[in-house]
Amino acid sequence: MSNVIQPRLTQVFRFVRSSYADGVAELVYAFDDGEELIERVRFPHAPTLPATHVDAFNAALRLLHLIAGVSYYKAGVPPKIEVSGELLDDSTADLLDALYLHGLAEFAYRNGLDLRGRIAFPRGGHAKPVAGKLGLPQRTLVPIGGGKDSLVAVEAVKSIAGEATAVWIGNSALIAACAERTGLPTLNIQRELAPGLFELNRLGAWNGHIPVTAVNSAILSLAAILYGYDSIAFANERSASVATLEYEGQQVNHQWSKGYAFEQLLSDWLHSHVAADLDYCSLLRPYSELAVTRAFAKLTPYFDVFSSCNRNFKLLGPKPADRWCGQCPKCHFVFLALAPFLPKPRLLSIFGRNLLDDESLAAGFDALLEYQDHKPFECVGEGAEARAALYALSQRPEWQEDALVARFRSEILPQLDVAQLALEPWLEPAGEQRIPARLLPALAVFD
Ligand SMILES: CC(=O)N[C@H]1[C@@H](OP(=O)(O)OP(=O)(O)OC[C@H]2O[C@@H](n3ccc(=O)[nH]c3=O)[C@H](O)[C@@H]2O)O[C@H](CO)[C@@H](O)[C@@H]1O[C@H](C)C(=O)N[C@@H](C)C(=O)N[C@@H](CCC(=O)O)C(=O)O
Ligand SMILES: Nc1ncnc2c1ncn2[C@@H]1O[C@H](COP(=O)(O)OP(=O)(O)OP(=O)(O)O)[C@@H](O)[C@H]1O
Repeated sequence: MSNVIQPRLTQVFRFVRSSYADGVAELVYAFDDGEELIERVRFPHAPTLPATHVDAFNAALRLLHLIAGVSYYKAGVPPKIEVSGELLDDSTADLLDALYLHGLAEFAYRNGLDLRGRIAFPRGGHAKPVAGKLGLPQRTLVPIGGGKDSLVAVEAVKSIAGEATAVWIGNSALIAACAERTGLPTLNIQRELAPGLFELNRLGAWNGHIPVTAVNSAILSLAAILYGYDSIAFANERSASVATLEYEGQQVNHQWSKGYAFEQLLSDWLHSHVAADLDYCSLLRPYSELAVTRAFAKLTPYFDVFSSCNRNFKLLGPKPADRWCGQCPKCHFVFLALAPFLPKPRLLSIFGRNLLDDESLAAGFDALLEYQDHKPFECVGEGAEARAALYALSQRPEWQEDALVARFRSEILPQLDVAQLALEPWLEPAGEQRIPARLLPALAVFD
């Protein structure tokens, strides 16, 4: 780097510019007068954009620039944010202030930072006229994450013969195999983080979790306009809206950009700023993790390709030797949440071992139950649904003798109210959702 900076000592984070040409979006950022950080997103076989779609595309590109900046902003968290000398309209600034504050809440908590009052996107700009309809084709982008949730969403859309494409961002071979297995047309978008970020990390930048679903959502909004789709159907369950923990009056949710608050902000913003007929939603929003695992338990053709273990999805460093590392909270939770709905031998063949018969994993399962610990910083269900799943297993002869189930019965269960441990209420849909009318019949897969 020519202008070497100490990221934690910087004063201004700058959104320098964004551009798009020949299928490549360039998103440029800088701290103070430091070197430019350039992220690139590559859209394969990108068609030429009709003139009628250019304004919508530019609005979506601008939002992607603003949202993807979160990876870089977090490296320094300087006191000032500048957007190429511009002022944002209030709804854009509201969306970004909320995303950076709540999406970085885990990052802030774990680094001992308080971002309240620090994040303020420049506001006061005039809003453009509300976007009209573009006449987008009635087809759906279904993002694939390699795990169970998106495969349930795929099968839901297939069940109503909806036209859909399985889309994923990045170069995971595991996700590619899942996408192929869906039998849908596929689309793989590449994303390259600015190499300068890793240099800043070496120089002692702040580091930690970022709201990656928001970044993926913004990339797919751009893709929807570029390739012509009227809907983007994520697979974010109801449980994703529940905070991981509360600290000094602030909710800290590892999965904030998978939650309903973000879904509402983004879907409203896309309707008003990009296209009135572009719907962004989560198809699984009314359902708990347990309702989703019950639906997934019927999808046997995916059992030998899927994995929910996030260690598979690292950009850098080694991947686990097995699809399921067996050590992380995601492996523990998915094992537990599938167990009530699958024959035991089937479950053990997916994971290659019995995680509930391994005493060394007691602390990991305790955290899932919110017993003597808070929920892990991972994409796992609510403590109460983990308790309901383990209670159900503790009543079944084939599971009762396993070390952690037996420990639950003898040590934890006596401290719980059995009336709160039923599995059935978790299988019912509840709460708000924003699923477009034409996709609602797809939810029959949960019946
Ligand atoms: C795969 C994973 O879990 N990564 C998290 C991990 O990063 P690590 O250093 O172990 O490896 P890399 O993922 O290769 O990251 C290298 C560096 O790059 C930074 N970075 C990466 C992606 C990005 O979009 N922006 C970035 O700045 C990263 O900070 C590393 O320095 O630990 C990191 C620190 O806690 C996490 O930031 C990494 O998380 C990734 C962004 C990621 O993709 N995670 C998803 C698996 C994930 O957590 N999904 C959540 C969704 C939450 C949401 O609100 O969207 C979930 O499933 O609950
Ligand atoms: N690389 C990716 N590209 C596109 N979408 C992704 C990617 N990773 C995750 N997603 C999407 O983000 C949402 C949340 O991801 P999440 O990891 O919870 O889902 P999943 O991988 O389908 O299931 P699981 O909870 O079993 O891991 C899902 O809709 C998923 O498809």
